[in-house]
Amino acid sequence: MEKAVVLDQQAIHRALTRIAHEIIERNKGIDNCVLIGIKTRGIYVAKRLAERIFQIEGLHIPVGELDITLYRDDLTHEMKSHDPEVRGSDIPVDINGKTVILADDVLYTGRTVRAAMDAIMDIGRPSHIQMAALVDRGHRELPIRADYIGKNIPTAKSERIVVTLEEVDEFDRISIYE
Ligand SMILES: O=P(O)(O)OC[C@H]1O[C@H](OP(=O)(O)OP(=O)(O)O)[C@H](O)[C@@H]1O
Ligand SMILES: O=c1cc[nH]c(=O)[nH]1
Repeated sequence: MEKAVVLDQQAIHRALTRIAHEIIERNKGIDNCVLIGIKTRGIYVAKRLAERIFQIEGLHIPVGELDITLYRDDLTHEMKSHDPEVRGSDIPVDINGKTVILADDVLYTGRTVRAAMDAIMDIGRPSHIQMAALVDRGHRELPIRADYIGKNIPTAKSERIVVTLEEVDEFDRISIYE
């Protein structure tokens, strides 16, 4: 059951614009940076951040994709979220020596980000890896944190954050379900 809408379209827009500014500020520009979105909705978070950065700085930041899922489709959702693996990647540039900025919609246990970092390390040796999440709902199971957060939303473990984005779901909204 939907308990509350936590970010509407305008709030999502504002959060992404703020994160774009923070990325530029933290990295003193975006010269050495690559944005990599984590499937599914993280890809659109990354693309939107790249658009905002272009609007702010007039510069193109390369955008790549990681497809993180579980190879064994017979596992339940509960088990799936506990051992994600990388199925595919599309990284358009050499990431050696670069600052890789991972982007996802929700940061929860941190296991997806762990799998993403493993995949990145297999591909090359970035100088830094940073993380941008539209929502941080807490309950980390690994020592992982986001550098850029759209909104911290304290949750119970039994709740679920549902992110809908126009590109996939036809409208922008972030809700909490119980
Ligand atoms: O920090 P974690 O516990 O790993 O959870 C976060 C991940 O969970 C969600 O993906 P989901 O498995 O729902 O797939 P989807 O993005 O394709 O909907 C979300 O998009 C993050 O990628
Ligand atoms: O609440 C959650 C947890 C993981 N991934 C989501 O998209 N929502």
